[in-house]
Amino acid sequence: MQRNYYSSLGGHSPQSDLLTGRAVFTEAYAVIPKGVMQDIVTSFLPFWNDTRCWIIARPLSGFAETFSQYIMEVAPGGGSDRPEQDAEAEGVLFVVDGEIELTLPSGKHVLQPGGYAFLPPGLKWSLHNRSGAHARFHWIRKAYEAVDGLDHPQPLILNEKDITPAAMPGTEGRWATTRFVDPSDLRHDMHVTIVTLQPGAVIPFAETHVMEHGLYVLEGKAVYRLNQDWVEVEAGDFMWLRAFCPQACYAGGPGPFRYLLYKDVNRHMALRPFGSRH
Ligand SMILES: NC(=O)N[C@H](N)C(=O)O
Repeated sequence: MQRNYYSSLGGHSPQSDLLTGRAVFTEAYAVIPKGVMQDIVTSFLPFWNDTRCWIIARPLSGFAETFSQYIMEVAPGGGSDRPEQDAEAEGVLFVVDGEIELTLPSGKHVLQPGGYAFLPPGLKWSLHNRSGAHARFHWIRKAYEAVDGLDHPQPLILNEKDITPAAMPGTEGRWATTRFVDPSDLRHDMHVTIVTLQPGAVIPFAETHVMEHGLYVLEGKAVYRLNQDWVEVEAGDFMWLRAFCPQACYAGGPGPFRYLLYKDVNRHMALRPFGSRH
C-alpha cells in the first residue's frame, strides 16, 4: 500500500487555525500547524523549476541550531539539475507524497512515499518529477561536521518499509524507532528516523538533552509535552525543539502516532559558549 502522508497538509482553512490558535513560538520550541503552511508562506529556491517549498526550520538565534528543514513540492516536469549550492551541506530527503527521480553518480533512483535518501556533502545530485502528479518530500540540510580520520558517509537510498523498527526496551514495541542509519556509524553527525507510538503509548519521562529536534507528524494524533506546555498535534504539524527542551508525549489514537525526527548526534561540543572571545 502506498502511504500518503501529505494529504492533510494545507487542508485546514486559514480561519480554522485562527480559531484554534495552535501556532506557537517560544524560546524553547515552535509549533507550526499544518494549516499555517498556506500559499502566502511558500518560498522558491534558486535553480529549481516548478517547485515551491515551505521552510519550517532554520538556524535562528546564533546560539547552536544546526539544521534547516523544508517541505518541497515539485510539480510534474519540475525539479533541479543544481539543487544544492553549498558544498558543506549534507542532506536527507524523505518522500511523503508522489514520486521523485533522484540522479546520483551511481545512477537513477525512483523514490516513493517512505523513500529516504542520505546525500553526503559535495555529492553531485539532481532531482526531477517525471510523474504526472505533484511530488512532496522533506529536505533536511545541515553543515556536515567532518572529523580528521573519519571518512565522509556514503550516499544511502532506502525505504522505511524495508526496515524493521527497533522497539524501545520495556515497551513491547508500543514505542519504536525506524533507523535509516546505524547509530554506531560515527561518520554520521545527524539522524533522521521515524518514531512510532501505538495508541495510548507514551514517552513516559521528560527527555531533556543537548540534541535538537525537528518533528514532522506523519500520521495520527498526540498530546506532546514541550518545555512546560502540553500541545495537541496531528498529522501535518511540525515541531521545532531547541537543545534541552524537555519533551514527552501521549499518543491519542485511534491509529498509530508517527513522526519524522531530526537529531544532531556523534560530535564534540564547542569548547566555549557562542560569541565568547576566550
Ligand atoms: N522526542 C523524541 O522522540 N525524542 C527521541 N526519543 C530521541 O531524542 O531520540
